[in-house]
Amino acid sequence: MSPPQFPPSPTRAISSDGPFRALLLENIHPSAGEMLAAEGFQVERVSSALKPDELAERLKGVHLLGIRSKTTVPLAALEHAENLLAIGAFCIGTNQVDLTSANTHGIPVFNAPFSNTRSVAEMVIAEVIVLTRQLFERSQEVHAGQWRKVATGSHEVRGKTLGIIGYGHIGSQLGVIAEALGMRVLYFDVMTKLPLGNAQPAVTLEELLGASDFVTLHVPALPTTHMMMGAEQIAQMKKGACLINASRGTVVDIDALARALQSQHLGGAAVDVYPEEPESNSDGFVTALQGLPNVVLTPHIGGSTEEAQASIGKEVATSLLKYFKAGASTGAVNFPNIEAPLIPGTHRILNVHRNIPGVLRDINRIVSDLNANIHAQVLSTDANIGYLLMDLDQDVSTPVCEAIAGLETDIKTRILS
Ligand SMILES: NC(=O)c1ccc[n+]([C@@H]2O[C@H](COP(=O)([O-])OP(=O)(O)OC[C@H]3O[C@@H](n4cnc5c(N)ncnc54)[C@H](O)[C@@H]3O)[C@@H](O)[C@H]2O)c1
Ligand SMILES: O=C(O)CC[C@@H](O)C(=O)O
Repeated sequence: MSPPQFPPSPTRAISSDGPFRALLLENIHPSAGEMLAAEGFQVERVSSALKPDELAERLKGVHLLGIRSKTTVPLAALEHAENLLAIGAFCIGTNQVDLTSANTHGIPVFNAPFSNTRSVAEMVIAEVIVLTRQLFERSQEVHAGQWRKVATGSHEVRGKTLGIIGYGHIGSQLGVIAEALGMRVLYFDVMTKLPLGNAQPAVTLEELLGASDFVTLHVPALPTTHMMMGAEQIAQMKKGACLINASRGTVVDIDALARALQSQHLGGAAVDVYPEEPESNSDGFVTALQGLPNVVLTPHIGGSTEEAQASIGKEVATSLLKYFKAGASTGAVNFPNIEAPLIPGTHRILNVHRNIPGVLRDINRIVSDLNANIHAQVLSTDANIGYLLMDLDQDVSTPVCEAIAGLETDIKTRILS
């Protein structure tokens, strides 16, 4: 593993004078822009994702960045984003961001862990029924003027087994709805999870694959989930079973899935996510699954409902504003989580520093040398960084902030006045 990349030090304190700028990509719901604008942000909205080079260019002078799943945020985009305070991923997945580099550059990443959970679960339930009743085939035939009234290969879902891989927020919500339809629910997770309703844990992935009529994936994109459904795992599924993937495109070997559908080992599939996805709605798209029978292909819309998007917009904008206005990092996925009430009559200094011995001593020496009184001091650390929140008398806060920003260990410092 390569060593963490820190920005060059010492840095300068980020100005507490506006104007503050927010860049919102990928058609983030207007509710987010409205909330940021109401707090004085100049909000720039872009309907598509940006490529890393263009992102790096557009991030200059930007304080808050909002993305969804299509914008990759690599180290190169963060290196020159000197004013960038935080990133909001207006979705659940955060694998598109180089979380370690964001951490070492003092940039917390916030997401919306539950706002589209229900939308994904409802879509998957719909797909289970659509696949087992071959509704797309029948519909296409009638659209084409054919009347093929058949029952062969068409089944009720009642009494069938739904195998859920990844029994987290989405997987467990899905299990509850599936049981209401009379399905038997089996799940496999690497963590021990509380089974909801009558759901049963499978001891191994193989056990789940061999026992399920429908297998649905709800795991994050991780090195350990990369291609976890390859040719071998697909072969372990029951003949005629259906595979559903609304998690991440890296989790299923699409070519192996296409082969299993062509050979009729699998009876159908529904796929919402792909190893490579277009950056905007105007781009074309090609996958080996196109044209195969009983295959539902959707353009990564599992979480795309008006309810979910409005809720995500508000949730992530709220997190970004709480971080901007009070330094609250609760919920950040890559950052020490701290939060403390603002103390009237004081100024708050927020400092991110390299987590090496002696930093707090150096900071407290600066405070002591300037004869400042500390009203509150909260520190939390992780392997790479320390995140310090400190409330001081107003008359000394600016020189303290500037002196801290000048330390060799400083990553990012600002003052809330
Ligand atoms: N299609 C969409 O529009 C859409 C919408 C929302 C989320 N997602 C994707 O769905 C994923 C799951 O969302 P969630 O909110 O349920 O996440 P979650 O973190 O609540 O649940 C994920 C579960 O997967 C389990 N897991 C991790 N590695 C595993 C492995 N190797 N085998 C089995 N289980 C494993 C975890 O222990 C956890 O319980 C997200 O990470 C995101 O990538 C897609
Ligand atoms: O809205 C998106 O782009 C991503 C939705 C989904 O994959 C998520 O991670 O929440």
